[in-house]
Amino acid sequence: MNRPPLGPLHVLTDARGGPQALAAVAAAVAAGAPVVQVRAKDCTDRVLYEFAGQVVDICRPAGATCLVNDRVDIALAVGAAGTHLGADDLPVAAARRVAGPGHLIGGTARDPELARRLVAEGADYLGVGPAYPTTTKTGLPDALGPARIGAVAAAVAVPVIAIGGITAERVPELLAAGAAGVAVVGAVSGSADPAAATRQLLRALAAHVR
Ligand SMILES: Cc1ncc(COP(=O)(O)OP(=O)(O)O)c(N)n1
Ligand SMILES: Cc1nc(C(=O)O)sc1CCOP(=O)(O)O
Ligand SMILES: [Mg+2]
Repeated sequence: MNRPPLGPLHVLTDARGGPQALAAVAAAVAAGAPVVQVRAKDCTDRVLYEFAGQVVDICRPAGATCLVNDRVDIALAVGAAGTHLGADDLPVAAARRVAGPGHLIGGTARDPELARRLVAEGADYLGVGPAYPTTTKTGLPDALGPARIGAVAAAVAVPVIAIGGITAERVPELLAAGAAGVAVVGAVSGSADPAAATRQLLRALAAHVR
């Protein structure tokens, strides 16, 4: 089974979607972002479907991997490579049954026990956070910090992607703790210069490859 590649930098879209979010994605992909996750909230299925299709169209020619947050149906409908699922979304095992073996599936885990369970269900990678305090999403537990991210990474054989409050300066300690990569919203999608922000994160990741 050949699943698409999973790079070390996941750029998540501004959850409001729209042309500005797309422009940031285009800049990030042009700057070399290997993975884009479509994360749009509070919109209709039709709007999400159209937005996700536009992100796939940006990613495909550049060879970037496109994932869709929350919705395996939308991911399959637009030909995205995978889906990221959290505690309120379709369970990983159910999404795997729907999407089949070639679809990348990520799950959100915050501790080693859940991490092992999600991998047993069929997750290809785990998003683990919040690594640090973040203002992008409310209702999250306290920040885990690099050590607790590392404990999750040590418990599983799949890549762990740290998320939450991540900047280029924080990349070294996360990789040193065992993360395989990072996922960001604000650092790229909220940046005045998403291309420069992407390059800075990629440099930090390349300098600290384990
Ligand atoms: C890489 C990555 N990790 C974690 C998340 C969070 O997903 P989820 O728990 O489903 O929360 P929402 O993103 O839906 O608010 C993620 N999206 N990506
Ligand atoms: C969407 C999301 N999920 C998180 C989790 O810990 O599960 S933290 C987060 C927000 C990440 O945004 P930023 O890079 O701007 O901090
Ligand atoms: Mg979700």
